[in-house]
Amino acid sequence: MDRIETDICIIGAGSGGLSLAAGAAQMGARVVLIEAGEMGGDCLNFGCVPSKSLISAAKHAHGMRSGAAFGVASVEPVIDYAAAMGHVRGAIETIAPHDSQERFEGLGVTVLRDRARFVSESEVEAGPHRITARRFVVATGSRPLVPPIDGLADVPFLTNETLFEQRERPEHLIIIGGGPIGLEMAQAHRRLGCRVTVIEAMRALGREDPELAAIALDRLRAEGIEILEDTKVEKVTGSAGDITVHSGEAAITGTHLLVAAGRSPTTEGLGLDAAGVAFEKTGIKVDDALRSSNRRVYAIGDVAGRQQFTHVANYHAGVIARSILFGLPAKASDSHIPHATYTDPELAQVGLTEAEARDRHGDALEVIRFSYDQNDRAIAEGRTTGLVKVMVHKGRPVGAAIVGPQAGELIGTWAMILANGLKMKALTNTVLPYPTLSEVNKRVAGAYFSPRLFDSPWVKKVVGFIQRHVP
Ligand SMILES: Cc1cc2nc3c(=O)[nH]c(=O)nc-3n(C[C@H](O)[C@H](O)[C@H](O)COP(=O)(O)OP(=O)(O)OC[C@H]3O[C@@H](n4cnc5c(N)ncnc54)[C@H](O)[C@@H]3O)c2cc1C
Ligand SMILES: NC(=O)c1ccc[n+]([C@@H]2O[C@H](COP(=O)([O-])OP(=O)(O)OC[C@H]3O[C@@H](n4cnc5c(N)ncnc54)[C@H](O)[C@@H]3O)[C@@H](O)[C@H]2O)c1
Repeated sequence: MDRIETDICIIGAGSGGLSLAAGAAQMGARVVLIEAGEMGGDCLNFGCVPSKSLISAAKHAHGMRSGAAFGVASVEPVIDYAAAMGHVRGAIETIAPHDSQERFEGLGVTVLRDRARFVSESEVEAGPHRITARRFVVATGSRPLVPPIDGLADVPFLTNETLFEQRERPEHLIIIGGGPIGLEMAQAHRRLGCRVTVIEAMRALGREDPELAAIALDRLRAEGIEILEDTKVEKVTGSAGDITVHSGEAAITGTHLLVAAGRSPTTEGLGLDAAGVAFEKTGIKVDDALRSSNRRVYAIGDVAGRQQFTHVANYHAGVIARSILFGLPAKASDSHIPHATYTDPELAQVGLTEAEARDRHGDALEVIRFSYDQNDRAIAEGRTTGLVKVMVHKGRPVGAAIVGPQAGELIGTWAMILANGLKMKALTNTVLPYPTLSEVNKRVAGAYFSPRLFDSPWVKKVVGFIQRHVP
């Protein structure tokens, strides 16, 4: 067995592992990075990149169907599903060099393409290698959670790991799960000409603000997606091309089945017990510094059992880099982390939801809303379905939520305000180009200050005094 001694040994070359490896190697640490599957992990190969690429293909199809309002005849597009998936593959291949073994070796990282497992509290084995390191970082991500549904194992079903290999367009796609994966893929497939039924055990988009989620769900239903809520799939029967899902008395038959029922952290086969690393169903147990029960071992990204997003995995990498490389204290916080769901309209959120903010601040909370239908750019583009909602406590935003076009881009402003503890004033001080959608954010600040300025007897008195007495 070949022995390697290093400063940092990272297991998993996905979003989190790659960020840390690149940063640490370039700052002079010896880094071993171990990957059992594809470099780039879920985000590049089976997650963000393919899903957003397919959404983009579907947007073109939708645009062709909806030109009439602009004087451009609406036409039913001819869809080549395999070619749409070709675009997906092309996007992955364009980004892949950035995450590749060659690039990381060029940065000085030792990349091992093997499955890793701990054999003791301070050693990892990967293929023919035994690695000892000052610090280990588990960045093994998550896998699709396949619920224990009667009969599911006996029928062919898709997950995010196989969906993007499909080349034949599903006639009728049934999706178990109305979370972000389920609904992003539901809309993409509907727009690409499939019949789509989503079956959700509880509330679709259940983690989003219900007022905003309802606006998105209305649009999805209006596009012809059937979304059944409070409907738990209990049994699946059939065979390829003819699959029936059962819930109580109800039965729905389709040609393909996509399971998008949540994620399961990848802790299996890692030898965590041998390493003395405690874990549970939701992931490796870590403290705020992302350190596990074994002080040599950190966990970041999806496997750390917190929010499961690429930008969170990257953020985690930055937090532990500070402590591993410089010995400085660093804690991961969730309170300023945004997320977005790329349906049309998009949904985005940062900080407290309205319900959480009301719990925390009671009557001292102000909730300010601004609708896209009062934004000139949204009107010019005929994209007026949307709402910004900001929770403000004593002049300081504590949460923001947006549904509407570009919500994922627009939430960035509020993410910056929350991350830096800025006040609403920061927005009124800012001049934005006209006409842009980003003015919706500034208009929220306007809506916050307007009553203070326009309904205040004091302001009226001061202005009146100056007009009468100052030459
Ligand atoms: C369909 C879909 C769409 C998504 N869209 C978005 C989005 O739009 N925006 C967003 O922010 N997030 C999105 N996500 C979530 C995002 O993909 C994950 O949060 C992110 O990839 C997590 O990064 P990670 O580094 O924790 O793990 P991963 O990127 O999953 O990487 C983990 C790596 O570890 C490797 N590995 C596992 N076990 C071992 C082992 N024992 N030895 C060696 N290697 C191992 C795996 O092969 C994998 O490559 C999406 C996810 C899915 C499924
Ligand atoms: N835009 C993005 O950033 C993005 C996109 C996709 C995924 N992701 C990440 O991936 C994670 C996983 O996404 P997801 O959509 O798979 O998970 P999710 O946990 O958000 O949603 C899964 C849904 O499936 C439902 N469900 C479970 N079992 C069921 C059953 N038997 N019958 C009917 N419904 C059932 C659950 O009630 C839940 O609402 C997200 O939470 C997010 O962190 C992010």
